[in-house]
Amino acid sequence: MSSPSSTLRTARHMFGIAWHSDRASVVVIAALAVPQAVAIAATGLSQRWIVDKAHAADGRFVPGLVIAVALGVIAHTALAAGGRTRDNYQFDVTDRIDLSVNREILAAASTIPTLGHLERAAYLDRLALLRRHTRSLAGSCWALGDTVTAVISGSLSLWLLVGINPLLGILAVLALPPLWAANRAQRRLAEARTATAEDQRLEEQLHRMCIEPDSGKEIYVSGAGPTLDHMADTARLRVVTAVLRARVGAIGWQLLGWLCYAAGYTGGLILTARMVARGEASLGELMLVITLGSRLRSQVHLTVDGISRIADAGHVTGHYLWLREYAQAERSVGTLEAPVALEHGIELRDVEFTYPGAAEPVLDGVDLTLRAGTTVALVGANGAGKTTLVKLLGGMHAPTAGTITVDSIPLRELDIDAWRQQLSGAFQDFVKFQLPLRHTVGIGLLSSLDDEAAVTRALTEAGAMPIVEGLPDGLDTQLGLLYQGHEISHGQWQRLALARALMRRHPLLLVLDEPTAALDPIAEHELYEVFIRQARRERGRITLLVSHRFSTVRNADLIIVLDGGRVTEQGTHEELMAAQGRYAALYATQAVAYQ
Ligand SMILES: Nc1ncnc2c1ncn2[C@@H]1O[C@H](COP(=O)(O)OP(=O)(O)OP(=O)(O)O)[C@@H](O)[C@H]1O
Repeated sequence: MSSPSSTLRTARHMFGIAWHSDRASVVVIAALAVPQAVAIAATGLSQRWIVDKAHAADGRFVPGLVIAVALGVIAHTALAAGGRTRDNYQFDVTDRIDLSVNREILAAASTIPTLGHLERAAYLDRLALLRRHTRSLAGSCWALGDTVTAVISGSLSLWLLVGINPLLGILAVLALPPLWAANRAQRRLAEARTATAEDQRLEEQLHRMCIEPDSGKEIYVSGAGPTLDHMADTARLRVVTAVLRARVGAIGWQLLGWLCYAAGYTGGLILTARMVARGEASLGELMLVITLGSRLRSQVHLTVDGISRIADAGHVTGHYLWLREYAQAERSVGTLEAPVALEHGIELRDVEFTYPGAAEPVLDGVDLTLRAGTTVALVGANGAGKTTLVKLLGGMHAPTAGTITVDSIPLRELDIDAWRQQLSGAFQDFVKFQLPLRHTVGIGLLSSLDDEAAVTRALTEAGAMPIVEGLPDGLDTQLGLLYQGHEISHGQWQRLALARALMRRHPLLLVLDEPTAALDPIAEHELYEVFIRQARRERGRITLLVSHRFSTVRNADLIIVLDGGRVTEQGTHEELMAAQGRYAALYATQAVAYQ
C-alpha cells in the first residue's frame, strides 16, 4: 500500500492522461458532477415543500407548489440522466487511460536494461498484479472526484437534517463504522491478492502450458495433463479460498457497520415523528428526514465506494511507482558511445556474479581476454555459467564484483542502448515470431525490416534459403498456426532465428549461444565453420560460440572451459589437447561417440 500523497500523485498523473486524450469529455464529466452534488438535497427540499405547501394550500392553487414540483423534476432528472451520462463518459475515458497506463507499464518493463524484473518471482508477482489491476489505477482520478461529489452531497443532506434537529447529526457519526469496515475490507482483500499472487501466476501458466502447441505436445505424450490441471486447480483454489475468506470477513464487519447506521436512522425517524406530534416540526420536515435519512445511507455508500476505489488504486499505485522507480534506478548510468569496431577486445577481470537472492556466486574469479577479430568458444557442462557470462557481456546483469571492459572502457560506462545496438545474438531458447517470414527475420534489425536484400543475405548466411524456397509465398509466407499460417519444423524455426541474429551486418560481439541445438551435428559444424571464417575476415568483432559439441568449436581461436563458474582451462584446441586436461578427456569421449 502506498502513502496517500503518492496515491494523489498517481491520480493527478491519470487525470493528466485523461486531459490530454479527451478534454471535452473531461469537462463534461466535471460539469455533470456539480448538479449531482446538489441533486439529492434538492430532491429532499422539493418533497418537504410539496408536502408543506399542499398542506397549507388546503385545496387552493399555490404558485410555490409549482416551483417545488419543478425543483423536484429538475433534481430527479439531474440525478438519473446526468448520472448515467457521466458514467458512460467516465467508462470511455477510463478505457483510454487504461490503454495508456498499459503502454507505460510495457515501455517501462521492456526498457529496463537488466533482467532482474523478469527473473525474480517477487518482481514477477508485482508486475502480474499491476497488469491485472490497471483499471483501478486508471479510475483513480474519477474515484477522487466521485468521493468529493459524494462528500458534498452528503454534507448538504446533513446540514438540512441538523437544521430540523441537531441530534440528527449523529447519523453522520454512525456513518463512520461502515466507512471503517469498507477500508478494512479493502486492505484485507489486497493482502489476500498479494499473498496469492504467485499461485495466480502458477495457475495461469499451467493452464496456458496445457493449450500451447509446444508444451501441449510433451504434456500429451507424458499424460501429465490431468496432473497439471489438478495442480492448477489446487493453486486456483488457494487463491479463491484466500480471497473468499477476506471477502466473508469483510462482509461481517460491513454488516455490523450498516446495522449501527440502520439503528440511528430508525431513531431519527422516531425523534422527528415525536416532534411533529408536539408541533415542533412540520409534516414536510418529517418527509425530508425520511428521504434524506435513507439517501444519506447511499451517499455514505458512495463515499465509502470512492474511498475503497482510492484505497484499491493506492495499493496498485505501490506496484506502479515501484516499477517506475525500479526502471529509473536500473537505467544505465553509462553515457559513452560504443566503439564502431573493436581495436583490442573485451577483458574480464576477476568477475564475480551472484543472481539476486542466490546464496552462491554463479561466476567466480573469471579472468578472460577476448581479442578483437577472433572466435571464442565457451564450453562446459550444464549449469557451468556459460549463458550467465553471455548475459553479463550483453549488459543484462552487472557483475557483482570485478570489471568488464570494452577496448579499455568499463562496460558500465557505455550507453547500454548504444552497446546493445552493436550486439547480435542467437540463443537456444529462441522465439518463434509468427509473422510473415520476411519480418520473422527482419525484426533482427528494425531499420532493415523491409529490406529484402538484407533479409535474403541473412537467410543465405544462416543456410535458410531452402526453407524460403519450399514455402508457397516465399518471403511473404505467414508463419505459424496462430494466424492460419504455414507451420515449419523446430529446426527450421531455429535457422530463421539464426538468420535474424545475422541481420546486423557488423556487430562488435556476435553471440551464438547454442542456437543450433535443433540442427544435426554436421549442419551445426558447417554453420560454425562459416562463422569462424567470417569472424577472421572482420577484424573489429568478436564471435562468441557456446556449444556442447566439442567437435564444432575445435577451430575456434580460443576455447574456454567453464566449470562451476570458474575458468578451468583456456587455449586453442591443440594446446588444450596437449594439456591432457578435462577438455581433452571430454573431446576424446565425444569423438569416440561420433565415430
Ligand atoms: N535467472 C536466474 N536466477 C538465479 N539463478 C540462475 C538464473 N539463471 C541461471 N541460474 C543459475 O546459474 C547457474 C548457471 O546457469 P547458466 O544458464 O549460466 O548455465 P549454462 O552453462 O549456460 O548451462 P546450460 O549448458 O544448461 O545452458 C545455474 O546452475 C543456475 O543455478
